[in-house]
Amino acid sequence: MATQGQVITCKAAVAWEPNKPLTIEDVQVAPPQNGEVRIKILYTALCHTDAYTWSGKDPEGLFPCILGHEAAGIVESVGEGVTEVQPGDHVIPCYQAECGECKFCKSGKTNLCGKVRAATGVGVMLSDRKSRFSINGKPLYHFMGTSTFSQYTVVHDVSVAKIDPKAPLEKVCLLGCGVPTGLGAVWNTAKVEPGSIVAIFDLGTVGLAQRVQKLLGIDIDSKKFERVTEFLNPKEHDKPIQQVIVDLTDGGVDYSFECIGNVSVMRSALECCHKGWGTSVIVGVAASGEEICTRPFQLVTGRVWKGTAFGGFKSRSQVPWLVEKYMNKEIKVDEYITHSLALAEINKAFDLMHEGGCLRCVLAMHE
Ligand SMILES: NC(=O)C1=CN([C@@H]2O[C@H](COP(=O)(O)OP(=O)(O)OC[C@H]3O[C@@H](n4cnc5c(N)ncnc54)[C@H](O)[C@@H]3O)[C@@H](O)[C@H]2O)C=CC1
Ligand SMILES: N[C@@H](CCC(=O)N[C@@H](CSC=O)C(=O)NCC(=O)O)C(=O)O
Ligand SMILES: [Zn+2]
Ligand SMILES: [Zn+2]
Repeated sequence: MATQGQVITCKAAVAWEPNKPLTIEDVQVAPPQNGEVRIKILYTALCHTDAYTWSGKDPEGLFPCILGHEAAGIVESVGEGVTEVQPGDHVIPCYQAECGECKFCKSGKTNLCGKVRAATGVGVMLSDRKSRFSINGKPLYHFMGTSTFSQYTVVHDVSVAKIDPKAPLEKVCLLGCGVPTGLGAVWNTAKVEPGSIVAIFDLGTVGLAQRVQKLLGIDIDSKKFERVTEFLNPKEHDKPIQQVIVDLTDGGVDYSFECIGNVSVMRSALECCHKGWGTSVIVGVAASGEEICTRPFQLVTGRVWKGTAFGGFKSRSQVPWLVEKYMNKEIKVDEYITHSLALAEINKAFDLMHEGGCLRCVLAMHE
């Protein structure tokens, strides 16, 4: 049955309140309006940022909402004025938009895009500042402009990357967030040179995706250690972990990455960098009210503190390129998928994320 122009009723996992188990509901998904695309989501993974917003610590978190932002699917229909995708196209929704026209996109200095960010930050669509999701007339907020924990979602056209239809959607869904963030933090943000000594604070998906030659992995979950050759568990040392690393590496590392969202670990990550040139990149998302601190002397003596969003990748232009790299076996994705479940098991998937041993859990949305 043709669904174009019709409201679609489908299953979605709804977050009604912070920390309350998600419930699978029948939700109504309105047709896409001007400049919007409705996508049938086939696979979505869970990222720690979903858990972060669900926890209530995200200052932009709004409830009730439909979380999810690491997914792949097929365009079901498009709104007026949409020219770059059409029904049937295989796509990855991108929480970091790319319009090509705003001052951010034109600057050439950043992958951040300003076109729809104000609307996505408050859970609505740009054209009428309303949600396309509802349950019996009660609106549900969108999340990160993607809301992929729904069998159908509506996104802005500037937030859709069209990909090779031969790519396995159950795998390349990870290219919607975690893997590009890790790779891009190394390639684009830090620009790590071959031979550099690198400390990665945590061996989750974003951390592990940072494939570099000389890697020192730091995590409190020892189940993750089998994935790297050199590792440290801060719980097994009396000295501050930055001191342990400085002692081990003849003065500190060339680069470090914090992929946890813990401001005290962010400080350790900066302070384990080598005097004169060490660069630390913040990837992890810290809760509302948290602030970073260090002695300014750390920066005066040449250490550099930076951050990255989506690894600095321009989403619509570079996600298709990352998919090609995956298809050519130039980047790894499959290795990060440790669990596969159905949408109905989403709360179990979040439990797995928190239990340790889990990297990415991919949910099949229509099983
Ligand atoms: N900046 C960006 O664009 C993005 C940021 N993120 C953020 O990156 C972080 C990581 O995300 P995921 O890889 O999905 O998380 P994950 O849940 O897969 O991994 C987190 C890891 O941190 C470890 N950990 C927790 N506390 C620790 C501590 N005190 N010391 C050492 N290790 C510790 C855990 O054992 C786990 O291995 C999150 O904060 C997430 O919100 C995720 C994607 C994009
Ligand atoms: N609403 C959050 C913002 C969290 C954040 O920094 N998000 C990252 C992506 S995390 C993906 O898993 C990001 O891209 N930030 C740039 C942006 O424009 O949001 C908060 O306020 O803490
Ligand atoms: Zn994410
Ligand atoms: Zn833009």
